[in-house]
Amino acid sequence: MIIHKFESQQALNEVGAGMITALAQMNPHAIIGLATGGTPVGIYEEIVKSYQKGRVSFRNVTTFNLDEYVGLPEDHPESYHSYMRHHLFDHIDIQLNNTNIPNGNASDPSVECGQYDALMEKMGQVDLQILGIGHNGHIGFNEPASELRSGTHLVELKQETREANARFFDSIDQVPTHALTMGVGSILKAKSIMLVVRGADKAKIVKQALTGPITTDCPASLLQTHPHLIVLLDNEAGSEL
Ligand SMILES: O=P(O)(O)OC[C@H]1O[C@](O)(CO)[C@@H](O)[C@@H]1O
Repeated sequence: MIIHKFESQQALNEVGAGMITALAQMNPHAIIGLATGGTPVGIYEEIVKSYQKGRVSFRNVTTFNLDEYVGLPEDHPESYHSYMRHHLFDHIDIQLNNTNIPNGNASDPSVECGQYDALMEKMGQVDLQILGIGHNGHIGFNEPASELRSGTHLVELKQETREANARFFDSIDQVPTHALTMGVGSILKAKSIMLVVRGADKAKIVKQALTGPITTDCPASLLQTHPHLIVLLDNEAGSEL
């Protein structure tokens, strides 16, 4: 694993965005795994800047998002469909039919999850998967549990995850209780993984995930098994390493 620590958010954003734009420059048909939440926003902003300067095109890039809430209309401002359009897709030349996000309103979630996995399988290996981490060690919406699922599946969100994400909603009651998420197996299949973590409040879980025991109680600890893991931390998130 390669760990980079950054003094400033700007430096972290530029390096993170640089890795993604370099991939699209080297391989215009790259497959990129995308994350949501607060963590990648600054990276997406830098990607948009590079695109606007004419340095990179995403015209033939394919994307797969990690997860989506169940039951939020696709155009709800806090759905991950809206998030991706707002922060990235509406500002670059990616073709929307090359972007993939689980459908959290599917009438049969298990059929939807199976189709998502089948499409990932058909398209081939994700070249670079971007990841954040929850305070409890979740990746995607794979919550700590006695066992983890490999493929895309329906999850019940932990109360702590709903509380953490309540900052994006008017109240916690509005945070969905369930989500569809890629499984840990799908995440680990990516050729490379870029884990991004910011803030002192995540220093402890970063240390546990990257140096503690590999356990389903901390899903991010399974990242230690990946041969190409790049970790981008601000100084605060990396303070215990
Ligand atoms: O970046 P945030 O908002 O701290 O969230 C961390 C992680 O939690 C999720 O938002 C899911 O709760 C992930 O998508 C994200 O990687």
